[in-house]
Amino acid sequence: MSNEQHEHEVDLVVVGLGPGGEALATGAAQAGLSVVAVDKHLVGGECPYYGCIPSKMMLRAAGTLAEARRAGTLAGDVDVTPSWAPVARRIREEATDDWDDTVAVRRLEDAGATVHHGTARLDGVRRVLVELRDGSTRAYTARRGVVVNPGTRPAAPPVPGLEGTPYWTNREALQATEVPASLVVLGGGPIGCELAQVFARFGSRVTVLQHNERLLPHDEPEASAALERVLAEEGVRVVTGAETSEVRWADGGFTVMVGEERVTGDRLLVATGRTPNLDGLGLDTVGLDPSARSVEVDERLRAAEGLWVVGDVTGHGAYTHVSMYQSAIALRDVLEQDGPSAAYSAVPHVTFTDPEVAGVGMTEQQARDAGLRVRTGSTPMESSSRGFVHGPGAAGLVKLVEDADRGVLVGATVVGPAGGEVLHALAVAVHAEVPVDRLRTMIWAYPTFSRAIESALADLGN
Ligand SMILES: Cc1cc2nc3c(=O)[nH]c(=O)nc-3n(C[C@H](O)[C@H](O)[C@H](O)COP(=O)(O)OP(=O)(O)OC[C@H]3O[C@@H](n4cnc5c(N)ncnc54)[C@H](O)[C@@H]3O)c2cc1C
Ligand SMILES: NC(=O)c1ccc[n+]([C@@H]2O[C@H](COP(=O)([O-])OP(=O)(O)OC[C@H]3O[C@@H](n4cnc5c(N)ncnc54)[C@H](O)[C@@H]3O)[C@@H](O)[C@H]2O)c1
Repeated sequence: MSNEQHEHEVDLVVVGLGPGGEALATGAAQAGLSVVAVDKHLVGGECPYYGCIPSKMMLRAAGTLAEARRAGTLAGDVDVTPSWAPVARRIREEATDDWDDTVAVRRLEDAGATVHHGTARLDGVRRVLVELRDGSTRAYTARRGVVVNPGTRPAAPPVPGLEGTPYWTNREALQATEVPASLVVLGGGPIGCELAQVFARFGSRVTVLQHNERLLPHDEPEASAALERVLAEEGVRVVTGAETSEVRWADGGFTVMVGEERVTGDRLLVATGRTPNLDGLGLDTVGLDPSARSVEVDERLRAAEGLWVVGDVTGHGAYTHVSMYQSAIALRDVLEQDGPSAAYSAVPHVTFTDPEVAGVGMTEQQARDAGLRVRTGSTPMESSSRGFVHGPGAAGLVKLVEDADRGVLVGATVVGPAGGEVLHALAVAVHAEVPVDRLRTMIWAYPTFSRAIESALADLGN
């Protein structure tokens, strides 16, 4: 008997259980739908096991070391002897259960869903084939439809010699049980910057090779420059505009050729972007292009008849909060409930380096490219009262982007201690289109980092 004769009919199939897929499957099951939820690896996706949570645990530990090292200036002598063991232990035991999703599976089952570990692919409208780990295949027909949340995987750049070497991606880096004596980081995006700072603060000699002319190129140039200065002060070597021509792996070490220079490291972390997990998903069977970089979705996350798509592959920001936001909207649509549709004018993001680099809405360049009449205002964080009090570690800035015709902020950047927290006042302003004149009448508590926003508002248009 062919395995594909195991035909089942349910209300909803959720393929890929990243943060959005897991939340949606849970909500749909709790609402009484019969739900089959499928993930080929771990329920919860990249964020809890190889992304946000373990990387933020590393950054928390690295930040503690940095603060201890600042004691010399602020509070007397502290001897700092970094140890990676508590970091690796916290990640293994507290964050990931040793990369075991039993608890997450049980939580989803308790909500009422049927959970499969297996690889799923679309097989026409409202049809899914699931290849289970035991090799058998189940065919599902989903009366309401199918939700797809497949996420991304690390992309490897086509650098000669790289393939086949034991380089790290975020997955290996976040499972590291020791700190390499030296590390080359290929890529100066959020992953490269966060992990470069972590390993450097734990004693690794780190070189970041960034292809772009600056770190974090999606952020304001002033933010990139501020972060680059801090990393340099901490001993991280940052090479921007780096053209890597070859990677060699020999005698337990890497050599990366950048022009005529040989950059060496015990480990090589490749953090040069992501590849969407859209291949092999059967998108062609529902009339969609499987080779596209992202799946186009409407404001209710519909991609085709009986198909919703959420998360990184929609191209609206590869962040957990976007996946969760979309998931709530798609769930309402699945349940045929009304509610606000998706809008992306105030998507916040935070790179959790120290200083944190946080942004919302448009950068100045994006606003200009959109044809807006732009006014900007900015202020250095270290010249705010709180920055002055804070002393070492206060480097940063606030930058505002105003649509001068409408008198509202369309974008903002905060770089500084707790920059991601400070950003949220500005995220409210961008989201709710609070008039700049009204923001100027606010009282900002003294001496908070947020109060630097008042100075940036005063600078608008000057
Ligand atoms: C190192 C790192 C740090 C990060 N830090 C942050 C941060 O601080 N804040 C933040 O907001 N974001 C962060 N991100 C991004 C964040 O992890 C993702 O945006 C988030 O996981 C949402 O992704 P997603 O919902 O698209 O799916 P994912 O989390 O990628 O999950 C997709 C799931 O689908 C499964 N799957 C794929 N194809 C199939 C298939 N055919 N059949 C069955 N299952 C399938 C996969 O196994 C996976 O479990 C970080 C990412 C990385 C790598
Ligand atoms: N704190 C956060 O929210 C957070 C943290 C980590 C990751 N993420 C998400 O994960 C996504 C992936 O992160 P990422 O840093 O891998 O990707 P990214 O695409 O943002 O950055 C990759 C960088 O690598 C550079 N690059 C590309 N090819 C290169 C090469 N051959 N040599 C050297 N540099 C090269 C690019 O110039 C780019 O700036 C991010 O876009 C972000 O959405 C978020």
